[in-house]
Amino acid sequence: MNVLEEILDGVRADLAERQERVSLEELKERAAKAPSAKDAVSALKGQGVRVIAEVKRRSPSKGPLAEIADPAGLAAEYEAGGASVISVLTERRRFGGSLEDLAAVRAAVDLPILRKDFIVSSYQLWEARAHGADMVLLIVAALDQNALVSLIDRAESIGLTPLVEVHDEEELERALAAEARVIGVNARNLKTLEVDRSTFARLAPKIPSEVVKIAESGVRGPHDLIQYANAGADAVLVGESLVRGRDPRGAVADLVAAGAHPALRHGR
Ligand SMILES: O=P(O)(O)OC[C@@H](O)[C@@H](O)c1c[nH]c2ccccc12
Repeated sequence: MNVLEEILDGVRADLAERQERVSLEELKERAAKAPSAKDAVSALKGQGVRVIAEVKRRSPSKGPLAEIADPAGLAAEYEAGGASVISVLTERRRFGGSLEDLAAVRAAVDLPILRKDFIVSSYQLWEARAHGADMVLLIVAALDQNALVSLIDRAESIGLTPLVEVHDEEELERALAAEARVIGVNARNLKTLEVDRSTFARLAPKIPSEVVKIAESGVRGPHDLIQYANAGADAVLVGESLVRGRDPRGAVADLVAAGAHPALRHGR
């Protein structure tokens, strides 16, 4: 079993428990009362490279990253630093996240929020909306094509913007065939956990210009953001380097400032 398959086994077991506790009807009622979904696409595309800042406690590749006793406070720092979207990892076993984290962050910020998890069922889309998410991650490597297409459709029908994650050419073709409007290129291969920062530059030219392009993982600071910007990224998704530093607001502000520099856009 590769790492992704191991993670998915745990995700399915946790999901089955939640499905026993909370009915789909209940989730739908809660979703109807949630603030209506925000437009994540317009938050991510425009002048300058946008920053998606992630609330991430630990990861299978790095182990514990940061305790994050107050995820809402961290998200508020990210917002004050100029982030465009907040990503909240809700996977419990490997990443130490929860839906409670998502709800707490929703109550603390006005920005669009991405539920970052391993989504395999439309139940999880309703959970995302019920806890205030505006966007959901859909990982191509975790889904067969039918499931990918139906989860994209279902997400959109309940107001969620799907961020469709790929890490090679074959997955990109599947994302495009499924008509993804927002595509994330993960530098980390979820089957081996290896990071290759050149993946984005290799795949980006194959993505149509109207699709929002997000470079995910491995951003250590402004230098990496500039590399991704020059390769055509509309936004970068950053976790580890923000949660590990002492000044998350300042770290986001430095990234946003680097991404706003017009010289960057030269030659695109
Ligand atoms: O911590 P990093 O290297 O800055 O990466 C953030 C984000 O890209 C990463 O958490 C991520 C990208 N795709 C995922 C899918 C599942 C879990 C996590 C991820």
